Amino acid sequence: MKDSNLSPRDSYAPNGFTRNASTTSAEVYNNSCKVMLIGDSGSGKTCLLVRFKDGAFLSGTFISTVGIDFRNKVVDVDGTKVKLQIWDTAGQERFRSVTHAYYRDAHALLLLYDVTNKNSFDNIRAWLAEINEYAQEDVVIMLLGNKADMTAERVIRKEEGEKLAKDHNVAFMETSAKTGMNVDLAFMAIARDLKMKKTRKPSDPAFNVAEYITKEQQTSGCCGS
Ligand SMILES: Nc1nc2c(ncn2[C@@H]2O[C@H](COP(=O)(O)OP(=O)(O)OP(=O)(O)O)[C@@H](O)[C@H]2O)c(=O)[nH]1
Repeated sequence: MKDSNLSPRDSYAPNGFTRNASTTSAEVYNNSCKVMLIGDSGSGKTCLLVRFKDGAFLSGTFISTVGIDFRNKVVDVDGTKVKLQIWDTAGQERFRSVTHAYYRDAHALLLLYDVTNKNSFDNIRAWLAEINEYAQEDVVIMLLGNKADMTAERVIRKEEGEKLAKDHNVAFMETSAKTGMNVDLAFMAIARDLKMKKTRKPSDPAFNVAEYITKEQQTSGCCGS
């Protein structure tokens, strides 16, 4: 947790570590899944979550997340309600052992780097190694090059992000928590993936997140950097 302006979350422990994230009986959704935001400190994980959840941008002084925090959002995928339980992790090294424990039951991992920070991009390989070690084999991984609005400060080209994602066979998009570019698309692709996994008949082709976001971006004519 890091910002006192955030709306109350389901359950939050006083020491800064989240307690059980339980669904009340009134909140029975067809589907629910856990999505984790990971990546270097300062890459924009909290801002991305706040943009998706509240449609706002957290500007001003940067306050690092302590431990781990979560927020829920229910979305509609073609008439099916999907509940995303989104976990915002601390990017700082000293919290790594805490966050590893949460990888295990994650349905999807949104792995962020900051397009204005080369270190955060170079560290993606190490993050992928951690995912390999701690997450489930079939976890959905999406690499996000965040802060794409910062054109003048950019040091990582979009093509570099695309290549890295291709090398590791993961989905890729550039995002901006500031402008909202591709933020909904990233989370909605995860929600759709969950829905497809639950409803897919054996004869149906498998849903592919990477192909879906490429198609959606082409359809909307979105998104240059
Ligand atoms: N211009 C711009 N600034 C951003 C964007 N996303 C985040 N920021 C800024 O980057 C800084 C860090 O953002 P956070 O969301 O707090 O980063 P974090 O990844 O949660 O950091 P930790 O909690 O330390 O892991 C803040 O000052 C934000 O305002 C973005 O898309 N564009």
